[in-house]
Amino acid sequence: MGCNRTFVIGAMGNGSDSSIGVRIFEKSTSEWVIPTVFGMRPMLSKGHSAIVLDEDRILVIKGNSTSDDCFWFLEVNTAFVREQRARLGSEVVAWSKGVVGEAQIPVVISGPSGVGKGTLIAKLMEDFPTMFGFSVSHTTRASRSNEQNGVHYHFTERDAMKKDIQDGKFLEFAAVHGNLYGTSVESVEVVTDQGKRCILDIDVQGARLVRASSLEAIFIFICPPSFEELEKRLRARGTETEEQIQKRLRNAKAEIDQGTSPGLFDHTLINDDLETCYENLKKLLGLSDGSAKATNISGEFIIPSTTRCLCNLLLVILNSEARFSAPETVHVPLEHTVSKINQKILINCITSHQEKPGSSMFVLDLSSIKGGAPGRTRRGLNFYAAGTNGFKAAS
Ligand SMILES: Nc1ncnc2c1ncn2[C@@H]1O[C@H](COP(=O)(O)OP(=O)(O)OP(=O)(O)O)[C@@H](O)[C@H]1O
Ligand SMILES: Nc1nc2c(ncn2[C@@H]2O[C@H](COP(=O)(O)O)[C@@H](O)[C@H]2O)c(=O)[nH]1
Repeated sequence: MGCNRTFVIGAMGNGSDSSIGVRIFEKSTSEWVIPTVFGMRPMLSKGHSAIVLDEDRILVIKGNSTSDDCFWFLEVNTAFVREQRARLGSEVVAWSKGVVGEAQIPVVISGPSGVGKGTLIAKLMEDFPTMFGFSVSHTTRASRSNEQNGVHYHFTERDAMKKDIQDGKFLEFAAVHGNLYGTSVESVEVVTDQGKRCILDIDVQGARLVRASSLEAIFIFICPPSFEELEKRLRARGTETEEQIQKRLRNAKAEIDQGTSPGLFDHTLINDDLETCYENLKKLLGLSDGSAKATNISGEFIIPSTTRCLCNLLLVILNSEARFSAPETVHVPLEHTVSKINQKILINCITSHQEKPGSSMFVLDLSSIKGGAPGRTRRGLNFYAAGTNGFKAAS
């Protein structure tokens, strides 16, 4: 970031925009620049604090908000931002939301048309609705009678999709069976922002592009037990014309070849018997023994009894082996102070209750962040309570 630019983050006086705006003051030219903003933007709050992290991003903490909407990162000089700046030839910033909890990396599921990807994903979503979220792709193909826009796909016109691709809104896209399909950055963000594990149902070309991107994911290829069975399923589904079925079967051969070659996929599952394949999929995702992990961490809350003042408490937080709780949802008041020590952000929330003034200390551990640009991996943040401290009345 250097000292040449000042970032101003807040309401921009445009009554119609309820999100937090960004302006850059270029000191060398004494000019204000309005950057292109990538990513979903945080909604305005009554106030916020900001702290610069590693010269490439700014952590914005929204006051008077809960921990599920409190932490936002404004990327100002990450690899993603530099890439987009070079591409557009103008200033770029990118928002990404900090999600508290043990966010798990997205799951990419590929396989030839008709193999049963959608069926397996639907079962997973039905059994674990709070854990998984589906990345809704864009496509130029016509919708089927049972499909809803915005639920199964974002059905779109080819020109509109091409423009969005040019504008950098897609994580990956490919021409599949004669139509365009793609995963927008936003479709992944919508899921990860809910603290859910994102599932992508995309073809092998798309999987290859995601593999090459900075989105860290687990890649699973679903294979049919035989080509004849694949054809049978595709016909039985009854959603394609004969011509389309022939095209999909031709493409299936290449997809199976590529999908089963070493290097691209982490795992291959044969979808012969549906229930067996589903059990194997759950096993891969660590869900088979009933130990489905919740997205939030829970633990013991230990306040060291020796801590008497805030300074002591701070030192204990940073040095002790004590385990702290990860509150499900915490309200961060307007009045709070923020400081940074190494990868830990200390948030001191001040309660100005007349009879019981005091403070609560929370720690946001940034060491778990990976990547961060929109749609790229944003592992869950570790956010835990470190204690409360009543202010003693002056005697
Ligand atoms: N193990 C299985 N045994 C028999 N039929 C199956 C099995 N798995 C899925 N099916 C059926 O096969 C058909 C195709 O499944 P599905 O639509 O889930 O495939 P898909 O891989 O998502 O296809 P596409 O890529 O075209 O969206 C469906 O009618 C589904 O009910
Ligand atoms: N590369 C991408 N492929 C995608 C995406 N969404 C779906 N798909 C794949 O397309 C075929 C056909 O799907 P259908 O719904 O028309 O039967 C299938 O293999 C899907 O996996 C995407 O966003 N990107």
